[in-house]
Amino acid sequence: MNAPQDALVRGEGITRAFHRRGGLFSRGTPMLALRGVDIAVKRGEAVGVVGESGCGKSTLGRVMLRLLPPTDGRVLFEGEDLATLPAARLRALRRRMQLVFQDPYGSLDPRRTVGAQIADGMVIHGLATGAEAAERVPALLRQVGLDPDHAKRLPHEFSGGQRQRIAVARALSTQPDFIVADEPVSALDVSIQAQVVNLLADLRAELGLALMFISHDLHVVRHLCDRVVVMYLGRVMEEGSAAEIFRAPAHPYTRALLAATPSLRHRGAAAAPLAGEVPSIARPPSGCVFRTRCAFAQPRCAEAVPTLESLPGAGARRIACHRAAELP
Ligand SMILES: Nc1ncnc2c1ncn2[C@@H]1O[C@H](COP(=O)(O)OP(=O)(O)OP(=O)(O)O)[C@@H](O)[C@H]1O
Repeated sequence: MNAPQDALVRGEGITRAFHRRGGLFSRGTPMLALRGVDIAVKRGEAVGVVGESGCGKSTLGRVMLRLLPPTDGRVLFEGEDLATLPAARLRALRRRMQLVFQDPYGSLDPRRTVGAQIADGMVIHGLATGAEAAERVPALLRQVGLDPDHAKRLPHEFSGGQRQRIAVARALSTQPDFIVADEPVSALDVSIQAQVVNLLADLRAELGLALMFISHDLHVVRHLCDRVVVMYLGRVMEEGSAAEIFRAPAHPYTRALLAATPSLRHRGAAAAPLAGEVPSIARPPSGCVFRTRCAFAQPRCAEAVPTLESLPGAGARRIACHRAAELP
């Protein structure tokens, strides 16, 4: 059994390649969606993963759940390497790791009752017989703030926010310790996003869940998360406590992301707003991948990849920037 301060789930040096379709006999050029990412989520901790579209957030979430194998690196759950576990042990761990998707429409079967879909996981993972699982459904519906008598309804009889609550109930049904929530509220009306975020916050506190929360919405991340990992083009640019990062963003990319959100703009740190698009992962810049959009880039930034290092005097914060110590 691990000490409580140890990571529940840890990704070490995670690299994930995708192959572009080549000709008939070619697998094409590999594109790296993740490059040497280290990330740890402690028991009961909420870690926010932020960054622009295409930076590898969803890929990282799927690798952490072993829904995608890493091309290089490893994922440890309670210290056990998921790649080398016997199949039976991996099956047993799977019930403890769940995913909540962005799109509650796409992730629910429109033809089956929500009760049946919430019950599935319990039966698949051998936690209950079909009848026992059906009996537990009303309590799960109640736990996510839905009417326990609505188990026999079909997904289309619920609103978008309610459907996302159903997806959360389904994830909770197997009593997980770790949930990856991939943009869980971005498909919902703004007016109901806060309700679903608050539900996740309450459940995390109540059940001691570890949460990897993937989001574009920095406000939500600030509200919900203990720690933040800032990604850019498959690499971690900055990592630290949410309080520290939102108080004083250090990496030029984090500063620019916050500067793009007026209410989070940090008055003390110099930042230039982000211009242009994220480069393609098929042709990443040499050296620091952010340098082509960085207001502080110098020629040396093109030469070597900066490693993620502790920032002197900045607590547990780490940033990957050649100019970390001399930024204005
Ligand atoms: N199955 C796949 N095949 C090929 N390329 C992929 C695949 N999945 C993701 N990618 C590529 O990997 C990169 C990272 O994608 P990913 O979805 O992880 O980013 P993201 O940060 O979650 O973006 P978004 O916020 O838009 O969901 C992108 O360039 C994407 O096109």
